[in-house]
Amino acid sequence: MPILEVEDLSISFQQYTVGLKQKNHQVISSLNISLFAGEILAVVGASGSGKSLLAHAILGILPSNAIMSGTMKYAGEELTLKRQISLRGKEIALVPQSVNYLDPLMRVGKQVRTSVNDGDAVLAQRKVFERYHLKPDVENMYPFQLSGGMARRTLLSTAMVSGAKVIIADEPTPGLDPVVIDEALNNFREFADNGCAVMLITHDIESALKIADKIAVFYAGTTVEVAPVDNFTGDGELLRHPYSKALWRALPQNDFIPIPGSQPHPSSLPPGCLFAPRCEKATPKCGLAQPEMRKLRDGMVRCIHAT
Ligand SMILES: Nc1ncnc2c1ncn2[C@@H]1O[C@H](COP(=O)(O)OP(=O)(O)OP(=O)(O)O)[C@@H](O)[C@H]1O
Ligand code: NI
Repeated sequence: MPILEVEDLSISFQQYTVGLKQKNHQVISSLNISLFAGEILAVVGASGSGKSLLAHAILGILPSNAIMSGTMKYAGEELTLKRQISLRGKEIALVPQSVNYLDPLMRVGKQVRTSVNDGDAVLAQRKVFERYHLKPDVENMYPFQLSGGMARRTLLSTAMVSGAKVIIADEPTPGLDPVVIDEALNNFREFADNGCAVMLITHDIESALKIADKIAVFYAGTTVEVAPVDNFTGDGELLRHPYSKALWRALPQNDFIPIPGSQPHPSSLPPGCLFAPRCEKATPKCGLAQPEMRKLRDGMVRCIHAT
């Protein structure tokens, strides 16, 4: 049984346009994703593909104007708003994408200590600061006194001391030096190896490949593929979805060929398969309905042509 399960999640926003007309922006469409204990699932995809919104939906911190449908389960039980509030920061911890999540009026040492749920909070905070090379005097600083990298290490510390069983890390490493990135990634690996689970949202496919077990590829608000990490090899011949293959080939160490076209805007999603307008394999049938996510070999794909 997955520790965390998202089924048929859709999220939209009502936007007002000229003349107070309302327009629906579909930002997540029938998304399914499962996270298992002991596993790191990396979530990759272009900017605006809905990665952070997925994280916020799981934590129950979507903006109030978001319209959400679908179900989420944690440890087999439905993740209601009440459960989200009681589990947040205790069983499920978020490393947020923005350093603005730090409380500007609280010393950072204290912020990290309030996240400790078990044992000596001061000791836990000092140990984790040492691990992330934050000097002892940093605990008395306020967020505005920190560099971007220090603020990010504080956010990582907050999740790491929480004792959570699931960490959702939303772009946890930009701006960090390579040594700290490796340490943070190794910590995630250790954390998963101890029976916990990590959802690592990242643009950095290379780092994800080093530590993740599976990679979920996002496109325009949904998963197009979930593949074991070792499928990302060669020319991408083991990958299932044309977008995953294209993303893989576009990496600098591969062919470095960008994919023509761009991801559709949430206000104007194409009918049927969301990738069809950019896909070499598209046939008229692709425009009829969004393909279901289906099992293919040891992964999942949302494409009628994938073999
Ligand atoms: N409060 C909001 N109101 C309207 N649209 C929103 C809101 N928050 C996010 N969106 C839209 O939802 C889409 C998904 O955003 P999200 O932040 O999840 O993307 P992302 O994959 O995390 O991108 P990035 O890699 O840049 O962090 C984007 O098109 C964004 O503009
Ligand atoms: Ni994001």
